[in-house]
Amino acid sequence: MIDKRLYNFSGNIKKYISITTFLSCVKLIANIFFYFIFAFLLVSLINRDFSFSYKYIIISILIIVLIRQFSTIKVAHMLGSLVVDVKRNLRKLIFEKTLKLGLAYSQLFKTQELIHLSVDNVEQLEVYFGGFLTQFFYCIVSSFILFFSIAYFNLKIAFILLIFSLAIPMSLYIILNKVKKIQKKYFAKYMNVGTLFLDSLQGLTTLKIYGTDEKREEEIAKMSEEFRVETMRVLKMQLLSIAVINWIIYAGTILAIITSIKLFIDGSLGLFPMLFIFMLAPEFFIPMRTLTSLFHVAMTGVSAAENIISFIDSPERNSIGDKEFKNEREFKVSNLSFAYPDGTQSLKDINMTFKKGNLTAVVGHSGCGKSTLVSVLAGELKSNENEIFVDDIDIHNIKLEDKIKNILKITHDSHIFSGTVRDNLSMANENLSDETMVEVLKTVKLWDIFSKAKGLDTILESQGKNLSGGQAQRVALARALLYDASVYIFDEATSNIDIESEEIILNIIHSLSKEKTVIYISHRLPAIKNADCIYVMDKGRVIESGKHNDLYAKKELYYNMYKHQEELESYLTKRGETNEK
Ligand SMILES: Nc1ncnc2c1ncn2[C@@H]1O[C@H](COP(=O)(O)OP(=O)(O)OP(=O)(O)O)[C@@H](O)[C@H]1O
Repeated sequence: MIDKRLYNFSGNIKKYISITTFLSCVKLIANIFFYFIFAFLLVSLINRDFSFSYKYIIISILIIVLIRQFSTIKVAHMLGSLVVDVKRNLRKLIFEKTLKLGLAYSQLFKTQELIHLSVDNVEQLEVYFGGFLTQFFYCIVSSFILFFSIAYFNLKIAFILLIFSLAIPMSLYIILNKVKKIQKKYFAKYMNVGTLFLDSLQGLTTLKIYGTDEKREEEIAKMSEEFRVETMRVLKMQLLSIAVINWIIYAGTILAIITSIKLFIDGSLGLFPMLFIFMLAPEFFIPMRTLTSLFHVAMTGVSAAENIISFIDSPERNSIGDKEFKNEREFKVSNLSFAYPDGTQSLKDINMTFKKGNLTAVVGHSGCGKSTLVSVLAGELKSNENEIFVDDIDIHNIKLEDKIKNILKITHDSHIFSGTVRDNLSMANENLSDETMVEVLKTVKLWDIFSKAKGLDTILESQGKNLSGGQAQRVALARALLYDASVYIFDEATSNIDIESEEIILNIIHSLSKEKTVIYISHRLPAIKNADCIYVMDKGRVIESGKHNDLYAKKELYYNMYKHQEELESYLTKRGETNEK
């Protein structure tokens, strides 16, 4: 019931638990005194003996009320602080872990999973820490306090109450495994329905276009139904255990009261102790009952915490080296192989050298492994030791922040954030002057457009929705140029854009390659004709390499691909001309 890992989520948890347990016990002792006074007053009333001091009774009751009030407020305050502390620590741990996973995080976990972990799952721990945990310790201590308070008058009744109250956690323990299994299923269904719903929402337009929205609706309805069934199962289990526990409580209280009456009739128990036991017997079960009512919600929290713990424990793929990323000569891969977790061997014994001051292109048919290669080079997918080198230093020995700073991947859908042009560019370097930004915007031929709007204060919508594809791509390029990385990897960076933008981008890439290491992945071979070196990939291997003229003259795969594309492009041009006529 108490997971040790959970216990470590707050640095001050021991302090919080000790103080709240202590204060709750103070409140309980105040209650016991109150019952004591009340029983005393009842006995006096029955005996018509009014010789006691009203003044002391009123003062005692006032003190008891004040103590109760103070303890209640203080406990609520402490638990509130504990919950805030735990949530903050957990979210910090998740955030730090995401950073440690580096660029690989997106390959390992879906964004929805991370949002779910850091928002819902963390929230679900509130009851565990804000109620269950402290109640658990309070239950143990309070049972002893109440046991001794009653044992002082009658040991037998005290034992009856203790045994019945201990039967409650024991019955909870017996159903614990079943509860855990049910909770696990419940969470799995919750995740499934959540993920499917979000995915459908994001792709709603596509679903509508293809007329598959109704089918998707049915799938969501089916999953929601499965989730409902699991939720009902959880609730059924909760109700069942609450019913069982209530029976234990009734049985214990009734047995204790009957025994007290019997002992009173026998003359072995006085009127005062009997009344006092009557009042205290239900109190015996209150902490356990509260614990039970928190049990199921708390166990939901424990299942949520298991997800968080397994995320925090997930293996980190970035080694933490201490060497600098210099790249004065070359960035290279040596006998690089890569297989996806499902066993697909996407890269086999790749050897490539990307020289500084050179433009190196990688081409090949769809599915030959180009994107996988890019992801491995950018650190998003795991590489083994002695496979990637920067000036002969194994990349695993280089500092993580240096790797991130120096290898920049630019894709055809690089993200444009909602905000001004300045916001988007200053992401690359926060110390940039306006002049530098304008200069780069001129290089990518965007300044003419933005200067007619609000210049650097022109508002861009998320994903560059108020720009053309080519313009959005040029904003991404401007940001990349300002970032000043050492290795630039352009992965199909000119896909789906107009010829004008493609030409501008290609020219910039060529000038960039004079001083940086530039790797250019493209399916359009004419675009890489002037590259210093071209690697041709097929089925995960490098099968040809060299300059355009040499590869063309060899008349192998590169030649065939080039010819094929030339024919296709001239056909499309001719068709366009015919259509215009
Ligand atoms: N996440 C993945 N899990 C399993 N196999 C994958 C995964 N991603 C890609 N593959 C497989 O790896 C191989 C190489 O894929 P990759 O995306 O690298 O090719 P590509 O050359 O970039 O293709 P394209 O030009 O169409 O983008 C393919 O057989 C593909 O099916």
